[in-house]
Amino acid sequence: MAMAINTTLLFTPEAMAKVDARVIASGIPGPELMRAAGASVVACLLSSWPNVARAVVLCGPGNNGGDGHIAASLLAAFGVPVLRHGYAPRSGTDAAAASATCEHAILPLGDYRPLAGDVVIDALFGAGLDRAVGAEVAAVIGRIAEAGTPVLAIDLPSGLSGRTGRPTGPVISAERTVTFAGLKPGHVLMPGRELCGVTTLADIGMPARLVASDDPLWINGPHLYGPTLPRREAADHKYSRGHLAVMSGPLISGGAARLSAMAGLRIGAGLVTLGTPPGAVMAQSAHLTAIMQHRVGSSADLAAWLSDPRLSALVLGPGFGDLEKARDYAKVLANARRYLVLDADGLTAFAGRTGELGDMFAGETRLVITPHEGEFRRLFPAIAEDETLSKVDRARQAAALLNAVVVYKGADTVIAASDGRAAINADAPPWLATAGSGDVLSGVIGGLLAQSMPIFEAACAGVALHGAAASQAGPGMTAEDLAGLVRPPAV
Ligand SMILES: NC(=O)C1=CN([C@@H]2O[C@H](COP(=O)(O)OP(=O)(O)OC[C@H]3O[C@@H](n4cnc5c(N)ncnc54)[C@H](OP(=O)(O)O)[C@@H]3O)[C@@H](O)[C@H]2O)[C@@H](O)CC1
Ligand SMILES: [K+]
Repeated sequence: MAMAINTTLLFTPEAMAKVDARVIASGIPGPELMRAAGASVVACLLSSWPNVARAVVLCGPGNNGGDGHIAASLLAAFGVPVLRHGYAPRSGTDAAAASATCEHAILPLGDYRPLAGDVVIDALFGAGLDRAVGAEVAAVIGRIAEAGTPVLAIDLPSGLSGRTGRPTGPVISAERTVTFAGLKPGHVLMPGRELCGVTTLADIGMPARLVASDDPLWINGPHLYGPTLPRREAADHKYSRGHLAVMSGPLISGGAARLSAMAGLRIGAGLVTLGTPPGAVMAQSAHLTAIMQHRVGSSADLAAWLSDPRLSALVLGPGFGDLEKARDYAKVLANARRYLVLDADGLTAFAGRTGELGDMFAGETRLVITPHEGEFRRLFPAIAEDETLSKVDRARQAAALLNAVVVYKGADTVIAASDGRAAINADAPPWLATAGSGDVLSGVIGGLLAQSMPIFEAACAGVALHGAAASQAGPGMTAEDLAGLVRPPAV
């Protein structure tokens, strides 16, 4: 039977509990899964800390503790000095059976004092954590942090929500985390990703067909967008590869639109034109070669330009400046049924007016918005203030509200569609947080839309390819470097 890890879907703790139940119902007993989970923890510990002096298993009352008990008994069998501190399992449970396999007494949690050479196995709470940890757990978390004792977390660092990636209160900071069958949002959303340290996905013998979920939430990657990437054909000509327009700001802030336009050209749009206000045309001309210009000083100019049906996608907002004009232009674009990537000043223009924006873009989804944290808060204050919502929930609610694809940027960019599909991008390098990098992203997405990629897939691909270009650029990268390195993948 094919055993598996699922590397594309993300499983909320609720979705994973359903997987567990399905697997057990299929005839694989819970204790067998627990033994495999405990064994994978031991494998990680021994390969990462081969000189461990003491393995200290901190065990909680549930199945997370059960995995810890299995690890404790296996380590003892390997001759590793083992200590158990924590809570006894409830009698009659799988965790109680696991605990009985280990002869070391479970000492009170509060009695643990870290020593040099210790490695802590955090088996206090995993998927079942539903509130802040109590004072006794908080105190031991504090002592471990103070001593700098390395921690290997089972499933999730205790105190971290697997659903939101946020701590519920005091939280363990782990050097490594071993989780099972599939990642949870908490492993990739910030700050969870950092609190987990290096996360390993272990195969504990669940049949592949059962490691599934009906929640459309994925890690961002080619499995989502690969099949819809624009194909290169020998008979291609510039118009068949799409025409992207980027609306330029005034004289003083035209650079942002140029970055966006350059990225759109690099990602493969056949033509890219700046829609430039008359006062900035000369200045832009001095900087442009492959990118063309069209004078656009008013909504009427824009509407007339859009009579060219080949102009299929537009970017509005980077360095644009005039908020009232941004609203007017968005309306013209919506009426002309074009694809629009709305960014930066284009987003600020609709703070307090999201209802207006959603109404404009009703019907088939043609709007992508790319807010960073501050822009998201300005646009959706009620959603942003609701502490019960994860970043995925927030992006999904915003997408549904606007009938848009939302690219909620950050170290853990979330891409969400109004039909509930969502992806978390987990591998962008930290140096992507630089001035102008958002302008490049809007151009990449716009360039893919101009080439007729479906809108959610274009946003997912845009985020991934933008991150890949940044990884290639390395530390010290500027937005100019980034725009120069963006490339469509070979398909
Ligand atoms: N099922 C399977 O097949 C497999 C599961 N696996 C493992 O099981 C783990 C999930 O197990 P789980 O559901 O028992 O949850 P877990 O994280 O141990 O915590 C629940 C306990 O903690 C308690 N509690 C919660 N919050 C608390 C707080 N803040 N402060 C204090 N207490 C708190 C809660 O108590 P209660 O709320 O009932 O008072 C309950 O007793 C999963 O992470 C993985 O490691 C693997 O073996 C693979 C196979
Ligand atoms: K844990």
